[in-house]
Amino acid sequence: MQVQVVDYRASDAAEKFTRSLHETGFGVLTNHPIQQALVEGIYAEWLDFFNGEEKHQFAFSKETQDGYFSTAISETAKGATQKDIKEYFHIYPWGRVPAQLKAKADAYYQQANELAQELLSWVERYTPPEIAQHYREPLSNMIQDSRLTLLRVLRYPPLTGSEPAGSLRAAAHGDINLLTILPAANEPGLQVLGKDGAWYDVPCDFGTLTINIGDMLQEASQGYYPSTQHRVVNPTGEGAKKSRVSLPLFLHPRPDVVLSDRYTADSYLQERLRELGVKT
Ligand SMILES: O=C(O)CCC(=O)C(=O)O
Ligand SMILES: [Fe+2]
Repeated sequence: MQVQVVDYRASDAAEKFTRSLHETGFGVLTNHPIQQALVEGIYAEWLDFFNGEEKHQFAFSKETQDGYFSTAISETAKGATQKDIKEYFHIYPWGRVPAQLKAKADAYYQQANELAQELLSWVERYTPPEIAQHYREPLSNMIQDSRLTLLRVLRYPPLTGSEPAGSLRAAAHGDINLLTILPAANEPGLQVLGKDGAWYDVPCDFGTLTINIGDMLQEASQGYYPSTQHRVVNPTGEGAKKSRVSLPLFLHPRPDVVLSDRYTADSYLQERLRELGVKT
């Protein structure tokens, strides 16, 4: 699968990057502004948090979706039968975050959100007019004052060997939102589905930042920007004894944004959360 690796600072970066998003739903940036030391600091301090007991005081709210989702709660990907083997914490600027973890999380949220907004403006600029005419408002407007952009800290625990047959760290899924920004995780495992039906490893050296289109942008662009299925596979050998930590930022529109004749952002999100089993 030909996911373009694009130098964020090159003069033709926006055009090349959006072409890759159109062709594959994925793009990879090098020379990007996300600070490695900040991300590694977050991985280390959240691994401690997940290894401790304090997390149970932050049980997620079904209403607001912030807080801690245990492995027992963890979502079941749309169309999958087994729960994913993961636990995670949802961070919103207005939501709960353990005090000792807040400074770095806020700093990262701001950096990643700014970059996501810039990349969405690239997507907007390179949308062909016949597609853009169906956007109900400019893409950059859709995220103005949005309170729903979500930073998720994920921890995939070491495998015990007694996981249900067929369960994966993260079963194949498309993201719900407009655009996702994903720095390299501390361990490999992320794969993307090619048009040929084969799974391809996504590079996990820190120099690369992975961006993918979510279902809401696919819906708003009538499929011009595809939301590509991806998954996290279970490690074998020594890797199975290690935790994996990752840090996707999901760029979400305001709830009242009209995506298409079928959906507003809110009606779409609520439907998907019910399917994932994290909303009643
Ligand atoms: O952990 C990863 O690398 C990817 C996580 C992911 O795809 C998700 O949470 O939607
Ligand atoms: Fe995902």
